[in-house]
Amino acid sequence: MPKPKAIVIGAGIAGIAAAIRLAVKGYEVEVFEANSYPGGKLSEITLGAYRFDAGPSLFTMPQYVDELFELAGKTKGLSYQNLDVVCKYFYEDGTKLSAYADEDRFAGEVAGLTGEDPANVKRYFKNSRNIYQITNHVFLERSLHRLKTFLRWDTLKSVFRFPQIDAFRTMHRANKGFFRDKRLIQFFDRYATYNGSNPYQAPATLNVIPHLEQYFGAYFPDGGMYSITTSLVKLGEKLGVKFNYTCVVDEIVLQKQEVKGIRVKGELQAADVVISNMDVYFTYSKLLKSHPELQPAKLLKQERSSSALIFYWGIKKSFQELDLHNVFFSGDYEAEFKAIWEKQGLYHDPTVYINISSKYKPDDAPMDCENWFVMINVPANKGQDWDELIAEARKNIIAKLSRILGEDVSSLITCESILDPRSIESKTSSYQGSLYGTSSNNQFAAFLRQANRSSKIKGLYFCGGSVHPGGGIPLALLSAKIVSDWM
Ligand SMILES: Cc1cc2nc3c(=O)[nH]c(=O)nc-3n(C[C@H](O)[C@H](O)[C@H](O)COP(=O)(O)OP(=O)(O)OC[C@H]3O[C@@H](n4cnc5c(N)ncnc54)[C@H](O)[C@@H]3O)c2cc1C
Repeated sequence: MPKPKAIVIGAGIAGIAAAIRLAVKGYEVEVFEANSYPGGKLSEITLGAYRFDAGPSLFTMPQYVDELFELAGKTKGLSYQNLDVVCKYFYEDGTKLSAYADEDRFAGEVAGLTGEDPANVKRYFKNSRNIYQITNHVFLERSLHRLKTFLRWDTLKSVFRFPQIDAFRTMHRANKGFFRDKRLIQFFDRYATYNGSNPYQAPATLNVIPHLEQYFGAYFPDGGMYSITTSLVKLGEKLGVKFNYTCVVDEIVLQKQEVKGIRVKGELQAADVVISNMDVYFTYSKLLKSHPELQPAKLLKQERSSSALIFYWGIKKSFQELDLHNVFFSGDYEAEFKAIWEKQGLYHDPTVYINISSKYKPDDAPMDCENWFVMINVPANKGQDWDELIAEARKNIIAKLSRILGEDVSSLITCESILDPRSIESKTSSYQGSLYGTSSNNQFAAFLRQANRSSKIKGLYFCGGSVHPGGGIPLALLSAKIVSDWM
């Protein structure tokens, strides 16, 4: 019997993971990727002697990557190390806080700097763990759109505990209930940005995120973030997955309401099932444009997550006080989120995140130099004058970093490349350049995301950050798992 054929559209991290899982399940799998390289957002760039991870820089829940190697029967997978200090934080009032991975040490650091009772910090993490235990089976690891999910005892138990998850307060309000110190509230509010949301709107359910980082840990892959992509592509190839690059898929071909294959470079590629890893907005609006009757209008109108503006800078100096992950907080967080979400613009004093992979992978930069990935959160692309906004932001970021680090940062920049919402959109086909699909700014967001299987088109599945369970590497990997479990 010939193997059933699966086609995956897009070699983002979820597309690669879905391809691996289906190959293990016995499918013949072919991936069609528009770019000349795999990874989508999880890719890399080089500038002279500097290498940069282009998109994601924080690696959490590596078990979902390990699981793919285990499924394929491999004893050796991706190698990575656990971080003792997850991130260093710099506040406008001069406070410097090291977020230690160890809970007791972190609570001690916070108590020393802010006077906040360490017991409060522990109570906070306990609440975060509780939300995880309640939501994990329902919102993360399984489909919300399958009856089978709700017939399981662990799901039912979780559903009965829903009133405990604080879905009707905002994250910010809930954080204010835990802490008195403004710096600590700002610290925990920042977790909303892990899926491109606004802590002043997003439900307190998202206070689960600190648990994912604190309990499961933060990691650095020995070969840099891009090695997650390359190691999984290699694994897929070993399993017989065929990757086709520079192949823009133009259409998902249907007969009645059943998938027949895809059209790429004018030719039909037949398949029994098609898994789209392309942003769901463009899957419908481009690949299924000849079927307006099948478009989920409500879903396509949903608010998108925030985007990012990134400066990749080669820096001709090494900064002892900086680590792999560094955050320079805005002096007024609420005003910053108002500027992004209400005015769809930028704030003059943005929160600046710097990732320096050369701290852990010295060959990413020349000797005594560092590769700075400098990012601020920005609104999704709605046609703003980005050239003007970028020029202004660049000035403000350099002034802020120079002031806090006591160095003229502009004179240390030896090379530069920029990624903005427009280029994120064009390089990865992400609608409006959003990083994490739809936003999680209201308590119903999880229920409104595209399911991992089409209810209207037989044989069509969806994976990736724009569909259930959401954006970020761990959830994108889980979407592939849900797809494969469903088949
Ligand atoms: C700047 C930035 C920082 C981030 N930081 C983090 C972080 O620190 N930690 C974290 O976990 N996550 C982070 N994320 C989010 C994370 O990168 C994404 O959630 C995840 O990589 C999405 O993967 P995906 O599988 O949905 O596919 P994507 O990466 O969106 O890739 C989709 C792929 O489909 C291809 N494609 C699209 N249309 C077609 C077509 N018609 N034909 C063929 N191919 C097509 C695209 O070329 C692309 O390769 C960040 C993202 C960005 C951009």
